[in-house]
Parts: sequence; C-alpha cells; structure tokens
Amino acid sequence: MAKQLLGKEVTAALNERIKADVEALKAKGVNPTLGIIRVGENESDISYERGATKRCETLGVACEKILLPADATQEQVLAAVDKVNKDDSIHGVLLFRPLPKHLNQTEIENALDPAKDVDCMTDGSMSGVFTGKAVGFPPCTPQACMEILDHYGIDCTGKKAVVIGRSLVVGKPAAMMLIKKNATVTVCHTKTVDMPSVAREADILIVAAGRAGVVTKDYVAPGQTVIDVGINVNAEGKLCGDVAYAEVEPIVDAITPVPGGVGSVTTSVLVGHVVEAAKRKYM
Ligand SMILES: NC(=O)C1=CN([C@@H]2O[C@H](COP(=O)(O)OP(=O)(O)OC[C@H]3O[C@@H](n4cnc5c(N)ncnc54)[C@H](OP(=O)(O)O)[C@@H]3O)[C@@H](O)[C@H]2O)C=CC1
Ligand SMILES: Nc1nc(=O)c2c([nH]1)NC[C@@H]1CN(c3ccc(C(=O)N[C@@H](CCC(=O)O)C(=O)O)cc3)C=[N+]21
Repeated sequence: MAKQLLGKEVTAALNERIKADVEALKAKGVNPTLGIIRVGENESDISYERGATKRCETLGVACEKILLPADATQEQVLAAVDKVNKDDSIHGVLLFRPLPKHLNQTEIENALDPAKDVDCMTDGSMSGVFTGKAVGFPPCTPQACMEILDHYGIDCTGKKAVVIGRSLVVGKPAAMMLIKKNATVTVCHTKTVDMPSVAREADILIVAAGRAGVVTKDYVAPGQTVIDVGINVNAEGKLCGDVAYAEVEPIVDAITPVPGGVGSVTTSVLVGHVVEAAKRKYM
C-alpha cells in the first residue's frame, strides 16, 4: 500500500493563511478578486473554472468572468485583457490555455499586466522561473507539485527526478523548480526512447502528459514518489489522472490520487496568488 499524498492535507495550512490575509484586506476595504477569461467551451477549462470558482467562494475571494465564443477574434480577446488590466477591482487574472489555434496566444499572454499575472503567463514572469530571480508569480500547477513534496517532507536533494511532459504550463517549469530543490532532473516527451526504463530510475516521478493511463506498472519501482498532474475524463465521465492508479499504487511508496491530488492544490495556490497580488498593491 502506497501512502496517499492528499491535496486537502496540503492545502489546510495554506487555506488558513489565505483566509487570514483575505480578512486583513477586507478590513482595509479591499475585496480580493480573481478575473477569469475563457475563450470557447473546452471541457478541461470549464472543470478548472468550476474548481477555481468554488475555491474562491470558500476562501472569501470574489470572481469576475469574461466568457468569449470559440471564434472570438484576436482584437476581442485583447480587448478583454485590456479591460481586466484597467479594472482596479481585479487583482489577478486567469486566462485558460491553450487558446483556440486561430489566435496569437503569445501576444495575448504578454498583453496582461505583469502585476496581475497570477499563473505565470507573461514571458517576464516565466523568466523568473528559469533565472531564479523573483519576477512575478510562479505557475500554479508546478508550484502545487512542490507544495505537495514540501508538505510531506520529501527532500529532493541528490534525488533523481523524472518529469513526463515538457509544456510551458507544467513540465518545463516543474523541471526548473526541481533543479532549484537540488534534484537531478530528466525530462521525457513523445520522442523519448524507452520511457519505462527512464521512469523506473526515478526517485520522484512527475507525470504531466495529458493522456489517461500512460504510466503503467512498467514505469515504476518500489521506493518511488509519484505525482500525477494529469486530469482526464474517462469513458464513465469520471476524472482520472495520467497514471494507471490501480496497478501503480501497490508498487510505489507514495502517490497523489486524482481527483483529490494536484488539481485541488492548484486552485488553492491560484487563489493564494490573487490574494498576494492584492496585498502587494494595498498592504
Ligand atoms: N492538476 C492540475 O492542476 C492541472 C492539470 N493539467 C493536466 O496535466 C496534463 C498535462 O497538461 P499540459 O502540460 O498543459 O499538456 P500539453 O498537452 O501541453 O503537454 C503534454 C506534454 O506531454 C508530452 N506527452 C504527451 N503524451 C506523451 C506520451 N505518451 N509519452 C511521453 N510524453 C508525452 C508531450 O510531449 P511533446 O512535447 O513531445 O508533444 C507534451 O510535452 C493534462 O492532463 C492537463 O489537463 C494541466 C494543468 C493543471
Ligand atoms: N492557464 C492555464 N493554467 C492551467 O493550469 C490550466 C489551463 N490554463 N487550462 C486547463 C488546464 C486544466 N486544469 C485543471 C485544473 C484543475 C482541475 C480540477 O478539476 N480541479 C478540481 C479538483 C480536482 C482534484 O481533486 O484533483 C478542483 O479544484 O476542485 C481541472 C483542470 C488547469 N489547466
């Protein structure tokens, strides 16, 4: 039986800190607010939006949404970004990615006010993750993975970490954060040869491929910690991760479940960033 690394155990202390900050802000007449921009009806965007909205409610943070159709023009999306930038009542902004293919995502991301960039969408914020200089906020999902390791006292120093996935939202920044924690890091992707033998060497395995069940029992070994970032919907309409949980869990030391793992920590980290952005402005 592997130890389950539970999101709710990780977020308990974090949520208490956020609630205290929210109260302090409200005492000063500031109502911390998250702005959400969604283009289209992507299923995974909508599930993140639902989780983030619920988390805002429980922590006392307001939420303003701008919903645009899937065929929105570049100008319409830029106008939405301009609106949230100019709105003093909005302290942090979440823009779901990837955007529909016809849009210039880089231009839209970089139009965002860096002070409101709570999910590391601008190139300036992302540079901070790579240079180690404190520029803006780190991306919420890889930070959630690090919060889980920290909470359970899993020391990365000298350990072998393998990350499956190289996206800018998860894989690449997660690799940088693991290097900062003194792990020796290998990053896998679709061109990696013999991934199972690479993954089996890991002490810490972070999986963000976005494909249900890619990590089977052949990828794991006793003693490992497995962090499953994937959020997929299975044939029965239930949430599942990228790891074939039933066959992996009996082998490894510790594992995050889906749901109840990384996703639930991500939304707390996001709301924490919004509150911190409001604090930086007013306190
Ligand atoms: N828990 C949370 O809070 C969050 C969860 N997610 C979830 O995490 C997953 C990953 O998200 P994201 O990084 O944005 O996804 P992307 O699709 O942008 O990236 C997936 C990465 O995984 C690699 N990959 C895909 N399939 C395989 C495979 N079979 N073997 C090896 N590598 C593979 C791809 O390689 P290549 O570069 O070669 O194409 C790519 O680098 C998704 O399920 C997403 O829903 C995302 C954000 C937050
Ligand atoms: N800029 C950007 N950043 C993202 O991080 C991002 C994105 N765009 N686009 C979409 C994907 C997908 N994603 C999800 C996160 C949590 C849940 C989720 O379901 N969370 C549940 C909990 C799930 C669980 O318990 O594991 C909740 O918070 O209540 C779903 C999906 C983020 N993504």
